[in-house]
Amino acid sequence: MIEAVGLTKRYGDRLAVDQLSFSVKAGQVTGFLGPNGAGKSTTMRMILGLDAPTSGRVTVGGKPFAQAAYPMREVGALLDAKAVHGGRSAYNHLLCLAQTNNLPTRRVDEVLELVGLAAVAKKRSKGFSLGMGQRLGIAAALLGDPQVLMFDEPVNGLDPEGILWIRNLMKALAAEGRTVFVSSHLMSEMENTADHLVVIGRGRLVADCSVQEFIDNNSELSIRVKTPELTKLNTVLTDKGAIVRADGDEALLVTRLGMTEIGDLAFDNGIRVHELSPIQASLEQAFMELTKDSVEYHAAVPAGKGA
Ligand SMILES: Nc1ncnc2c1ncn2[C@@H]1O[C@H](COP(=O)(O)OP(=O)(O)OP(=O)(O)O)[C@@H](O)[C@H]1O
Repeated sequence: MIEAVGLTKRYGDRLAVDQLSFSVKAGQVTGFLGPNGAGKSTTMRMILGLDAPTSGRVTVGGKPFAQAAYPMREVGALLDAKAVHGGRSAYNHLLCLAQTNNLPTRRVDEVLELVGLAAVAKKRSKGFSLGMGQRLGIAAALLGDPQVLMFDEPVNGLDPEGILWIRNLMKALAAEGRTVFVSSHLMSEMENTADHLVVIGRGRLVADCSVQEFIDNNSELSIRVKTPELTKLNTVLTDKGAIVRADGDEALLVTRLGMTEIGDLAFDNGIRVHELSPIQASLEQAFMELTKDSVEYHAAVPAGKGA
């Protein structure tokens, strides 16, 4: 288990992480979400003792990770998959890590097999594709058979097959009872992988809940109504307090009124309805809504495309 209490990191006048408190439990995948620059990598580096907090503390299994007697047996981390000596083969890279960390040599073959790199184990990692590099980084993280695993943006730049592989691996590791903490700036990725979410924006905690709670709390249900009498229905629904938006030329998107009420109101007013369907806002939309005030860099809207 990872536990952060009042964790804070200041770089000069920039507050990268601001009073962050959360815990990451074993046996589930916890997604660590935030827009670019939210403070995810900084937090992960503090968990690993690579950066010292300005204030607050973070422990892994009850103690600061810097005090771990056998670090690779306790936490496996993939922070930067490119941090590999390109001239070495995958096998030698892992062997070197195993030997310097007192890990049995047989683990090298085991993890190479596990990540699907056994066939290219003797090739120099310099020629590896991005996906192979990620797999090698993950092999290194798994080398010490640790109970806690941390992955910083592991699917960045991967193809769909690579993404699926990492997703299934993380789930399998959590199912074995391990603590799996994975950062991403893409909610759509976490939606399919994580059980629990820790969401931050500008270094601050924005949400700490299960994926389902996040959906329930943040995505508003709207109803799509298709009708040939748009204007009439719009007036009727707005009079009853609904928020109504046009959805193309034939339909309305309605919030604040349920499907039954909308159907009944249309019937009572003699308005023909051709479709009535619930639309759940995607988790991505909910995440963007929640963190919109905390995005560090907003892209400029091209002239003429603004609201
Ligand atoms: N070594 C540093 N010196 C100064 N500022 C830093 C340093 N490292 C990070 N920052 C700043 O701290 C903030 C948080 O950065 P961090 O890399 O932790 O965010 P992130 O959520 O991981 O972002 P991304 O998704 O872009 O990787 C940013 O404003 C960043 O510019």
